[in-house]
Amino acid sequence: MKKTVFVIGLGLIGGSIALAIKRKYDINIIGFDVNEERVGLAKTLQVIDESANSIEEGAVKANLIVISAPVQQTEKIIEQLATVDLDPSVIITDVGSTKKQIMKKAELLLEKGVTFIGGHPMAGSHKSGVSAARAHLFENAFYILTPSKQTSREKIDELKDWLEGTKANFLILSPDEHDELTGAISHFPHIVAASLVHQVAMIAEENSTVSRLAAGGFRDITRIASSSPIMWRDILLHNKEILLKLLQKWQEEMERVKDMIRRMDGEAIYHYFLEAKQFRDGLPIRQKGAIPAFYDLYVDVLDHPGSISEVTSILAKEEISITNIRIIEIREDIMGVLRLSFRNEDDRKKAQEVLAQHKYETFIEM
Ligand SMILES: NC(=O)C1=CN([C@@H]2O[C@H](COP(=O)(O)OP(=O)(O)OC[C@H]3O[C@@H](n4cnc5c(N)ncnc54)[C@H](O)[C@@H]3O)[C@@H](O)[C@H]2O)C=CC1
Ligand SMILES: O=C(O)C(=O)Cc1ccc(O)cc1
Repeated sequence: MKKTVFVIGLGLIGGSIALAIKRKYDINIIGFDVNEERVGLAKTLQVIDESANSIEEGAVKANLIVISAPVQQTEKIIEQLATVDLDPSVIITDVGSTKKQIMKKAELLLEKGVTFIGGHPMAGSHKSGVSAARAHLFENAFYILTPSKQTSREKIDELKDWLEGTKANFLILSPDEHDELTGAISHFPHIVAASLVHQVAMIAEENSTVSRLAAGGFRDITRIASSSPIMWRDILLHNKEILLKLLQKWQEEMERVKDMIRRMDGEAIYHYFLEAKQFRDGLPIRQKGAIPAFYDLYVDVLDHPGSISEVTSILAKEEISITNIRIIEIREDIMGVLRLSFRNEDDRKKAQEVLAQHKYETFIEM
């Protein structure tokens, strides 16, 4: 008999996990979402095979339960699951961006001998909803697991087997360590991105030209500010203490920068940027992080008619798909730069090879 996976919350991440599990296993996927439209869409897109009318109805049939709702809702769902008479061998996991409060709530299940293993696939996008779900979303990304001390190695391995189709790299952390690290590299940058947008929005009230100027690089560095406000509200409320500490440190750091500028201390400003550059240049570029890298490739193109279509047709012939394309700079008679984005590292590598065969110079970093 086919095994059953029950996915609660049929959005970007729940949908992507369902598709990734289907890559490896011939299983029955039951879906549940408070939003009925999303259930219908998930069925139409064949992300799920059937729907459940309630959490209990899906949970009693499941061998694996994946909770993929915003983290405050995840807590409520855990409370509901704790009242259900589940199969004793079931594994329950979640995908929430915070882990400490969720693992605390999961004690309700653990006390009853039900296996709950916290999970966080560290890749995603600013898009929401099942229509953006992709089986390959988590390829090469870190997938953090936060098992409780009482969870056996066998159960952790069983969950990793279920999730093998994600092609992610599993990493076990304690919930505290998880929230501290993701606070710094994911949650806090979201606050900064949103604040940069607010700053420009305020200027735009006085001078609307700023919005037109903000179309290029500014859009890139603030992309994550377009993410779901519900999801990020919940994350900030869950990771309160860590984020308040980071905000305090950041404010002190900004005071230091203000002081350097006020004092016109060129040497200090130079070192501020140099040290940031050195650390950033040393970060791994091949791995997907929480804020995923785009697999970008920069191509020098001459400014003559047809140069862009030549590049795209070379790639099309090799069946390499481009997910985004942007002209960085083309002025009369000078070299322009095309920024091509790819789905993954392999596509980027292939593109680099074929373009080199056609004598195009390419760069991974500008
Ligand atoms: N978006 C991202 O890039 C990433 C998100 N996460 C985490 O994944 C979780 C889900 O995020 P997304 O899929 O992006 O959001 P989403 O907005 O695409 O999907 C969430 C779904 O959960 C449903 N939902 C809300 N409350 C529910 C409840 N009580 N019962 C059943 N369904 C409910 C919503 O109707 C929605 O369809 C969040 O906890 C988030 O922190 C983790 C990694 C990356
Ligand atoms: O859109 C982006 O780049 C993200 O930041 C994706 C993301 C969002 C939440 C997570 O917990 C992990 C990754």
